[in-house]
Amino acid sequence: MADIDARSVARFVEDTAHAAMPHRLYTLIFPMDRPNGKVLLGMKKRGFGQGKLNGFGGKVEPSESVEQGAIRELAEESGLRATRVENCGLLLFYFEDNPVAMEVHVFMAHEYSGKPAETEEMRPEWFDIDNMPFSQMWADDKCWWPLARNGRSFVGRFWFKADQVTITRQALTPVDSLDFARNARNIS
Ligand SMILES: CNc1ncnc2c1ncn2[C@@H]1O[C@H](COP(=O)(O)OP(=O)(O)OP(=O)(O)O)[C@@H](O)[C@H]1O
Repeated sequence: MADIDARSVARFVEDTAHAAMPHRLYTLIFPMDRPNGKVLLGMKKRGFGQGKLNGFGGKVEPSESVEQGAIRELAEESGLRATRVENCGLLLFYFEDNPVAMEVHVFMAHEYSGKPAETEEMRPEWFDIDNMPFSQMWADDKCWWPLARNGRSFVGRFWFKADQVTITRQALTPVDSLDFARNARNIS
């Protein structure tokens, strides 16, 4: 399975047992409009998380860094071309029925060009950063969004039931730096 990564950075923040799990790398990126207090979310129209509002993102390709992957997914799913992005978080998700951990690298896009456009995968819409539609988002989002919104970096770990709704355990820590995560990359 080429897209399961041996160079996951999760081992920096996990205990030995979890670090031994295979990890699949993902990105999640939020275009920010700080002057107007807005963030662009997308209604996921298909696939994993269908029917939920979320940032943009997806699987990291073997040939790219996580930052390149975030920029590519944003362009593919929203039409925006990001020119300044910031890595703001690392999220690890463990689902009780899945032996593969999800390692999600979270970014904010501070500068970008183009206008948001609906794509086959996402319907973009601006939301108030202080009035997020958490009831329509993944259950973990309301836990870490306040840190992201305030410009804090974070590492979060969430254990989900197979229903993809219930969180049975969580650990969320603000961190000074995510430099250790910069070189995360899939191997081909
Ligand atoms: C469990 N709690 C969660 N909380 C917040 N965000 C979550 C999430 N779980 C997954 N996500 C995000 O959902 C996208 C899935 O990506 P996904 O559609 O599977 O990837 P990709 O676009 O490559 O799909 P295709 O293979 O082309 O269909 C990706 O941004 C990933 O970070």
